[in-house]
Amino acid sequence: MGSISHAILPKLASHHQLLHSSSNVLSGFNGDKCFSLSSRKHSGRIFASLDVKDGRKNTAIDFNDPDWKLKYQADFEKRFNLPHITDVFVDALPIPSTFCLKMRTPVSDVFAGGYPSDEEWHGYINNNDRVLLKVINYSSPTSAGAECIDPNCTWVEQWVHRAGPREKIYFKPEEVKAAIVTCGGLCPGLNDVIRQIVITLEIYGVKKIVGIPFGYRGFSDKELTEMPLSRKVVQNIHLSGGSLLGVSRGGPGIDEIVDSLQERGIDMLFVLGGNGTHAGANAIHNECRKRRLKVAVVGVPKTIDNDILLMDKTFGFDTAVEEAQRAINSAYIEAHSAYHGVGIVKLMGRSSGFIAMHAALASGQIDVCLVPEVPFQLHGPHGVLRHIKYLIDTKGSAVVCVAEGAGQNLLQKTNATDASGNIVLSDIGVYIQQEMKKYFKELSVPVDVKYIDPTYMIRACRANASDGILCTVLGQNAVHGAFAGYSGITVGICNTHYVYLPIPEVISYPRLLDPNSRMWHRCLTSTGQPDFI
Ligand SMILES: Nc1ncnc2c1ncn2[C@@H]1O[C@H](COP(=O)(O)OP(=O)(O)O)[C@@H](O)[C@H]1O
Ligand SMILES: O=P(O)(O)OC[C@H]1O[C@](O)(COP(=O)(O)O)[C@@H](O)[C@@H]1O
Ligand SMILES: [Mg+2]
Repeated sequence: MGSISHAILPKLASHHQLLHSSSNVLSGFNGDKCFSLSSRKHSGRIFASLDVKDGRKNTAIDFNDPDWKLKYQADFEKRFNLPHITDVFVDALPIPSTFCLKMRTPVSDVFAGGYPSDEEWHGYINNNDRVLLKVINYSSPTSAGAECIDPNCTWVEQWVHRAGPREKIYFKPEEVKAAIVTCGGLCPGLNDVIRQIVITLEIYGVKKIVGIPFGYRGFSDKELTEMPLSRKVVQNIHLSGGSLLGVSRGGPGIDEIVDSLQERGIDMLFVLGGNGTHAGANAIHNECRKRRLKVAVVGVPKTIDNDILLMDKTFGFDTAVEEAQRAINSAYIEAHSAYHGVGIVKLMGRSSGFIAMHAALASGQIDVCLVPEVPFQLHGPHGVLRHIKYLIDTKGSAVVCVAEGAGQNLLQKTNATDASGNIVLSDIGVYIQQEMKKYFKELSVPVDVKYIDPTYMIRACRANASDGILCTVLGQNAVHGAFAGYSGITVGICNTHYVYLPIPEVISYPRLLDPNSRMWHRCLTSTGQPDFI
């Protein structure tokens, strides 16, 4: 095992978006991780320290230590350990699950005493089942998209907990009051997840299920009353977009939310939302522990931006990409039917360009794709506008797709924030449109610029089939996780398998598109765009 050498830093630097580098420190991000890799001499030995900015303390790894990998894995196991009711209620005794795997009956009381299995196979998930988080063995740090822990990029197993129903549960279904809340912006599939949570809770035998209206606000606003939920109420809600319960940004503080949980006698809280919502859910979980409340808080990540760490994708993303196709196709038709036509489509993506990249890849109609993670210039010999001119000259038209968070450095900051504290972005789509018109006017080249902003249309819609399935599995797993006694966790899909993850591990920063990933390179290959710097 080699120690970190300075020769390696430039190699790594060329394969990661570099944020900061000095003679012995390299930091940046590689898609899933913000990292800081440094070398230092101590007592004649060389240490490398990988500071993954994911909420945990700096872990100095001595790569000269023959056991560094085992130590890393032990630390990883600790980080991904799932908080459990028994961490606080050490005497809490589990009961056999009322979730029956082989028989289905609407009269769940039949299984009040547990599933009557006399067979060895039962189909439950064992608490020790694990899913491999990373599946590529990179042979060198210079391999495309390499995510390395040590300088030689050797293989390190990283296992996370498998999701699903457990044989033993920590809540008596007939005593449970469960609540569901949807926070943040809309996302296709919210209703599908609500529906599955309700249906699964009922299968366990839960009778008291309520929806908290309009996000966290519903916990404090006395005008808003909780909505009783049942299979009957949610039966068809997935047929339309939005959230049956309503959403909101901002809202009460954690103390007020937990007071409200206590007053309402809620034992299980299912929280559907993005980074902000999950930060809230984790704080609620911690406050419940502090107050010694036996409450299971389980998140279901919701964001069309797909900016939650470690997961293959979040629900709603697929649908958003599909909806974006309609806008792109319209822009393409307009551009191709006009003399010197240029179509510009602005898509959502606050800090991550996944929607824009995937929409560009799917449509095959995009000439220029601009994302927040890849800096670009509009003007100058290597600027976007010069390339558009080239496209007009050579093929007569062009289509640009831009993520809302792209090129913010080119714009005046608004300094405004929304009710949740998210920065209100300046409008890059309008800016590009204006600059393009000016540019071609100065050149006396006529262009017909059509700007399409389908922002809310890509998320205010019903989930497609693939998201529908994802929502179903995530919703069901959220309930299994709560009954299994976990709290402060969220559900996700990693390498096509469903997992439970501790909330802090997935929200320490927004997941970003890796400009050195194969996917971004595929996008560039497909659009044919050059670097705009
Ligand atoms: N750091 C935080 N701690 C506690 N609650 C938060 C935090 N950030 C956001 N929230 C709350 O979570 C909710 C949703 O946050 P927001 O950022 O709007 O959407 P999202 O969850 O999709 O990121 C809001 O009600 C907001 O007040
Ligand atoms: O106008 P709103 O409702 O604040 O939403 C806009 C934002 O919502 C998003 O879709 C993501 O929102 P969330 O973080 O709530 O999922 C962003 O892409 C966009 O910036
Ligand atoms: Mg957010």
